Formats: sequence, structure tokens, C-alpha cells
Amino acid sequence: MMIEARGLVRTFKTKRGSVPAVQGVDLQVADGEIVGFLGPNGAGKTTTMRMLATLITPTSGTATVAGCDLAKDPVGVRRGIGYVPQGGSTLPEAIAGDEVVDHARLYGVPKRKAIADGQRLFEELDLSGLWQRQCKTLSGGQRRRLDIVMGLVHDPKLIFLDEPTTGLDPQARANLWEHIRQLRRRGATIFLTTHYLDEADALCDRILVIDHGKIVASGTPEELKQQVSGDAVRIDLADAGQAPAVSKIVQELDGAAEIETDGDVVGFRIPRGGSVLPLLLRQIDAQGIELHGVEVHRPTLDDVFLTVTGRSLRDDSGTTTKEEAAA
Ligand SMILES: Nc1ncnc2c1ncn2[C@@H]1O[C@H](COP(=O)(O)OP(=O)(O)OP(=O)(O)O)[C@@H](O)[C@H]1O
Repeated sequence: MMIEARGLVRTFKTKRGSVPAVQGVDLQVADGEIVGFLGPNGAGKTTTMRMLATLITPTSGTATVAGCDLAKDPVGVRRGIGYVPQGGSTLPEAIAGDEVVDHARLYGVPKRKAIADGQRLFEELDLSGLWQRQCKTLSGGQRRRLDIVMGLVHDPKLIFLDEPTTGLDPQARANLWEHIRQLRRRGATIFLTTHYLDEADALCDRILVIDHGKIVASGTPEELKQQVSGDAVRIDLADAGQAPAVSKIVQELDGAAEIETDGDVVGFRIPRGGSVLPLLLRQIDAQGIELHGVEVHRPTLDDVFLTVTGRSLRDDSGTTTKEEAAA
């Protein structure tokens, strides 16, 4: 296991009382996995990640990260990981290439290798020609990609990325996804937070959903979607008068739920919708009922989120204001 955490808790003390940011998180990340950490604003994603990256200490709980105990050997943990924070880590006045080389040298990478690896990453992340630029003159997207180079240049085996693609245009996002997949092919493990469901779906082997400081769902994107309520099936009838007969056929199907009729449309949910279609269509046909069409919609990760938390992932309610810890 690259990450194994048990009962992680972090409470922030503020002037207005204590904030239970993370309330008992257990998680495991296997070597070579890309794991996405999903949840609404304020759910506890960054706080969990910062604990695992040794940047803040847990109020309670234990973890092994990159082979080292978080509490007993934080230096060992740091050596094995790369961490790309949400806000970035470059100084505005510094020269981009210098920042990268300095960062790598902190991790003991020899200067020549730091320059060669840094410049290769600049090429790969579309930053060619910007090695000598002052960080403050880079665009938002370029700075984001520079942050990512910093997190990768010492070739860590475990990489934490906090919202890596926020602020990137679609092309740059797609490039970064490809780069993340490439890192995994080279043997790295990636743990990332994201607000983008399509990103988690396309990129991650496994997804953890956190809400109010607790993990509320975990699995592969497919497993999570199956777990919801099955696929949505919509049958368009040629004649609305046949709807009761079709509804009756649907009721007989194993696992059919939420059966609803609206004029000439009969809709329902069922696990593995595609595989029940042949039987359904044969039965409809046997009764001489004519159809205009049938559609099957797989659930999206947003449906998953809605089911497990009762809200949409993009719903910002429940966010509390960040305050510096008073103690
Ligand atoms: N230093 C701090 N002092 C006080 N409260 C904090 C501090 N850092 C985080 N919190 C609170 O802890 C909770 C979890 O915050 P966290 O940043 O981990 O959420 P998140 O899931 O990463 O959110 P986002 O998607 O907005 O980045 C929030 O209620 C936040 O206001």
C-alpha cells in the first residue's frame, strides 16, 4: 500500500469555536493507482491531503505514506512524495527554471539532472521557452503547470495534486491528464482532488467521496455508478394508450424501480439496463405494441454524489469561512 490511513481526524480551533474539518477518515491507496478525492467545497479534501503530506499534524489517527510512518518518520514521508498545492508554490519574482532546479536540489537531485529533468518536463507540459521567465509574468495556466513541474521534478513515487486542472483550458487539462497517466505508467501513484466529475471519471482508477469530513463512498467510477440506482431507461411509445401495458411489463422486470409514465413515455431505473433490453423488447413486441424508440442512460458521477449526499457536487452550501487557526 502506498497510503494507509486510519481514523484521521483534524479539528481546527478558531475564535468562533472548533471546526471539525476531517472526522475519522480511513483510506487505502495501492501502488500505481490514480485515486481521485471528490467532494464539495469545505468537505475536508485539502485538510486530509495536507495531513498525508506532513504539512499539518492530525488531531488523531495514524497513517503510513510512501512506506513511512506519518508521525514517526515525517522526513521519510516527505522524501517519497511530491505535493502540488492549490495555490501554487512559486515566488513571483523568481525565475521559473531556477525555482524548479532549487526545488529538485532540496531533494538531493544533482544540478545537471535537475536542469535536464526540469527542461524535459517544461517540454512535456507545454512550457517550452519559459525557463528564463519571471514567475509573475506567466499566465494563470502556465503558472499552474509550473507548480506541477515542481511537484514532479524530483521523481517522487507518490504525487499529491490538489485540484491540478482548476484554471486550465480544455486542451491543457487533456494534456495534463495524459501526463498523469504517463506518470502512472512509469510506476508513480497519484492522489488528486478535483471538482470535475468528468475528470475523476476519465482519469481515476478509484474514487473516494468525502462529505462533512467523512468518506461517504468509494469504488471505481463504474462501481459507484452501478451502486446508485441503475441505468435510466426511457421507452417512447407510438400510442400513449399502450403505456399501462408497457408499465405492467416493466414491473415484472427484476430490479426495475422508479417506474413512471408521462403521456407516451414510460421511464424506469434498472441495474445493467442494456442487458435487460432484449427481453423487454421481445415482450413488448409479443403484445404487438409499437415503439418510437428506447434510450438507456448510464448514471453519472453527479447522480452518485446526489444519492450519497443528497446534494449536487456543485452545490456550495455547507461551506464555512476559512479562518486561521487561533491555537
Ligand atoms: N486553517 C484553518 N482554520 C480553520 N478552519 C479551517 C482551516 N483549514 C480548513 N478549515 C475548514 O475545514 C473545513 C475543510 O476544509 P478543506 O479546505 O479541507 O475543504 P476542501 O474539501 O478542500 O474544500 P475546497 O474544495 O473548497 O478546497 C472547512 O470548513 C474549512 O473552512
